[in-house]
Amino acid sequence: MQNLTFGSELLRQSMAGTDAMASCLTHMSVIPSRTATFAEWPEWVPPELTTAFIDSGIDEPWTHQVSAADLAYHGNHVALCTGTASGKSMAYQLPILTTLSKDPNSTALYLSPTKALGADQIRSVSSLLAGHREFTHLQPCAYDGDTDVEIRQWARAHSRWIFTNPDMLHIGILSGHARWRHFFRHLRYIVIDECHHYRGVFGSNTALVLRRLLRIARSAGGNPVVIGTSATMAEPAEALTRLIGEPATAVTEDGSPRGERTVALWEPDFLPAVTGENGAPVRRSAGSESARLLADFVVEGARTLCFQRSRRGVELTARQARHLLSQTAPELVDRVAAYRAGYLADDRRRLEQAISGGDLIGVATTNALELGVDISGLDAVIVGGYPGTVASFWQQAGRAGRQRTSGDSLVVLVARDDPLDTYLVHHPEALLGRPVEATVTDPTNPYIVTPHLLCAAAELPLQDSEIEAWGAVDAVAGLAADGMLKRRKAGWYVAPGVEPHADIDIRGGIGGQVLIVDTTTSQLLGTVDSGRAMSTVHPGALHIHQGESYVVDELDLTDGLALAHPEEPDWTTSARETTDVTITDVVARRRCGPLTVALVTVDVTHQVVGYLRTLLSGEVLDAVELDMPPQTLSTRAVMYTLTPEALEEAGVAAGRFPGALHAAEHAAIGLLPLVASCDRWDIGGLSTNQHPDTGLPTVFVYDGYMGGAGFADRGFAAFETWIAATRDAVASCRCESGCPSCVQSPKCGNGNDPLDKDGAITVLTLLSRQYSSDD
Ligand SMILES: Nc1ncnc2c1ncn2[C@@H]1O[C@H](COP(=O)(O)OP(=O)(O)OP(=O)(O)O)[C@@H](O)[C@H]1O
Repeated sequence: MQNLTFGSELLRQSMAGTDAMASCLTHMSVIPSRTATFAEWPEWVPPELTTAFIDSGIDEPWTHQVSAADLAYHGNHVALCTGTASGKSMAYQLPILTTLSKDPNSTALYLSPTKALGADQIRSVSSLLAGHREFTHLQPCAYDGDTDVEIRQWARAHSRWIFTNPDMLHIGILSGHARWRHFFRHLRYIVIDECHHYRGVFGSNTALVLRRLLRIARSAGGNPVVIGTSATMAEPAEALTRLIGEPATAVTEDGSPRGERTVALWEPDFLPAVTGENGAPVRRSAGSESARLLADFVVEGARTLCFQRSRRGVELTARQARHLLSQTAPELVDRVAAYRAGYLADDRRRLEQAISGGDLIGVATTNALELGVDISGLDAVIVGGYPGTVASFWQQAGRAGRQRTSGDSLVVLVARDDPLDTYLVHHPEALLGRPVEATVTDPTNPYIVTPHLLCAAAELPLQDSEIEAWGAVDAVAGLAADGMLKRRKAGWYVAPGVEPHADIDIRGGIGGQVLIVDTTTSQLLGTVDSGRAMSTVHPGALHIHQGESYVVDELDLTDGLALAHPEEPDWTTSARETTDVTITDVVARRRCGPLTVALVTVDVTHQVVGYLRTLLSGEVLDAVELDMPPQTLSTRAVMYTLTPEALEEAGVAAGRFPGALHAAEHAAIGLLPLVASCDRWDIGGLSTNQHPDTGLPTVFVYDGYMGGAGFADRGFAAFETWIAATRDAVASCRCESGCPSCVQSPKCGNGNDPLDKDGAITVLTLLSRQYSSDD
C-alpha cells in the first residue's frame, strides 16, 4: 500500500468499519505534486490589464500562458495543451483583451461545447474586468440557446466578445451572417475551448462549421487567429489543424503547479443471492456504489463531484446518496444535488452557483460539468463508470484539486458491470499509463459534408477551390444532379427555396428533438434527441427528472412529443431492439486463412421490440413487448467471418456457434472504446451463424451514425490489439458462465440469449491466432 496521502486517508476514513477497501479497491497510485515556473508579463500587454489580473489574484503568468499568448498575438493559430486547471483561459484572455482594448473595433468569438462552460468563462472574464472602467466597453456576452431575443439583438450590436457554441454558431449566426458583418469584419480571435471534445460526428460537423466561419470572416475582411485549448488532446497541433483546416502551432510545456492526486480503482462486490438476466451473478451497480461513496465523502466534509454516465444515473445517484444521508446525517441531505444537461436554464444556473459557493458539498453530475468549469476547492471526484475515453477520465479527475494552496485530491473510478470497466480496473496501466486518444473525425463523410455544402453555398457562393479543399467534389456533383446546387459565374448557389440550416443537428441526432411533457401539469420536463427517443421514451419507459420519476404513456414521433405522468415504481426500464445488417460495399479486406476481417459499408435496420423492467437490485421483473416502426441507418462496420470448419476444429461445435459469436460480439463492442475514441452507445453489433451476404458465421460492429463516424475504421486498423484485449477481459472475468462484466450487454436486442462465454473465449483466441499468424 502507498504512503499516506490526502486521498488514501479520505478513502480510509470514509470506509472505516467496513471491509470495502480490502474487497473493492483493485489499485491505488499517487501522481506527485509539481511546483510552478513563471514568466514575465509580455511587453505588449497594457499595464491596466496586468493590474486587472493582479487584482484578481494572478501575480505572474506561468510560462506556457506567455508562450501561447505570444504566438496568438503575433498571428499564429495556437493549440494549447496543458493540464487541467493550468490557467488556459488566461492564455487566450491576454491577447484578446489586449487587442480589444487597443483596437476599438476589434471583436472576438469564444466557442465551447457546452453552455455551462461558456457561462463559466463569461463569469471569469466579467469578474476579471469588474471594477476596471477602461474595459467596460468590451461587453462580453453569451449568445446561445438560453439567451433572450432582446439580449441577442443587443449582443449583435454592442458586444465585442461573443460566447457561443458550435450549434448556435451554425444555426443562429452563420445562417444570418449578413447581420453580423461588422462583427466578422473586425474578428481577430476565435477561441475553441476543450478541443478534444470535438470528435466523431459532432467533431466532423464542427470542423465544417469552423471552415464556414473562417470563410465568412475572411470574406467580410476579418483575419482571425484561432486559439484551441485542451488538457487532454493527443498531437495538439495536428488535432487543431484537422479541426480548422489550417496549420497550427502547439504549446505543451506546462508551467503550472499541481497538487498531489491519488487515483483509486474500485470494483463493486457481487450482490449475494441476487440474479440478473439468465441467472447471471450481479454486482452492486456502479450507481449505488458511487452513491455510497458520495454520501461517505460528504460525511467526511470532502467536497465531491460524482460523475455518472447517464442523466438517469445522475438522478438515481443523487437520490440514493440523499437517502443514505437521511439515515446517518440528516443535516447534510440538502447539501447533495443532481446536475445535468436537459434541465432548464434557470435551474442550471442556480445549481452552478450553489456548487461554486460551497452550499452544495456533493453533486452527482453528467459530463455537463466535465469540461473546464472552474470550481475551486473540490477535494474528490468519483467517476461512476469509465467515461469512454482516457481524455474524459482525466478531464473529470481534473475538476478536483484546483485550489492553489494544497490542491491535493482523490479520484475514484468505480467500475460498472461491463467488460471494459472490468478490464481497466484490473489493468491500471491501460488507463493510467496510456496517452489520451487522438480525436477521430471525418469531415469528408458524404452524409456530413453534403448538408454543410448547401449551408456554405447559401451563406456565400461556393468556389471550386473550396470544394476541393473540403474533399467534396463528388458530393457537389450529386447535389448539382439533384438540382439543389446551381453553378453561376460567381460560384455555386443553392436552388431557390432550399433552406438547409435547420436540417443539420451537429451533435449527430437525426431530425431534431422530442419534448417530454408531464400531462398532469403540462410542464416541459426536458428533451431527448429524436434518434434515441424510441429507445429511451417509448411507452412504458421510466423517465427521471430532478429526482422525480415519470412513466411515459405515449410517444408521438410526428409531433415530437413524449407524454408522461408522475409515478414512483420500484423498477427501471431498458429497451430491447432487433437489428438486421446488409453489406453494401467492401472498403478494405484482409484474409488470414479461415478468417476474413473487413471494413464495409452497411445498411442497418433497427426496431425497438420491447423493454425489460428491472428492479433496483438488478433483478429482472419482466419483459414487455412493443410495436415501434423500423429505422434504417447507412453506416460503416468492421466485420469478420470464420469458416464453420475452423470453429469446430477450435472446439466450438456447430450448435454452439450462435452463443459463442454473440458473446464474442458483445465483449468486442464493450472493448472497442479502448482503441477508438468512442462510447459503447456510439456503436452497435450483430452476430449471426450464417449471414446472407457472406454465407458464413459473421460478426459486425458498426458505427451508430449515418455515414459512420470513424470508429469501425479504428477497429479495423487496430483489430489485433482490440481482439487480444477483448479475449483477455472475458477470460479473466471471475464469473462462471457470463455476466455483465464480460459478455452480457446492457442493450442487447435478444435479452442476452444465447451467450456462451467459453465459446467466446475460443472464438477470440482463434481470431487472435489467425490474425497474427498471417504476418
Ligand atoms: N498564473 C497564474 N497564477 C495563479 N493562478 C492562476 C494563474 N493562471 C490561472 N490561475 C487560476 O487557475 C485557475 C484555473 O484556471 P483555468 O480555469 O483557466 O484553467 P484551465 O486550464 O482552463 O482548466 P481546465 O482544463 O480544467 O478547463 C483559475 O482559478 C485561475 O484564476
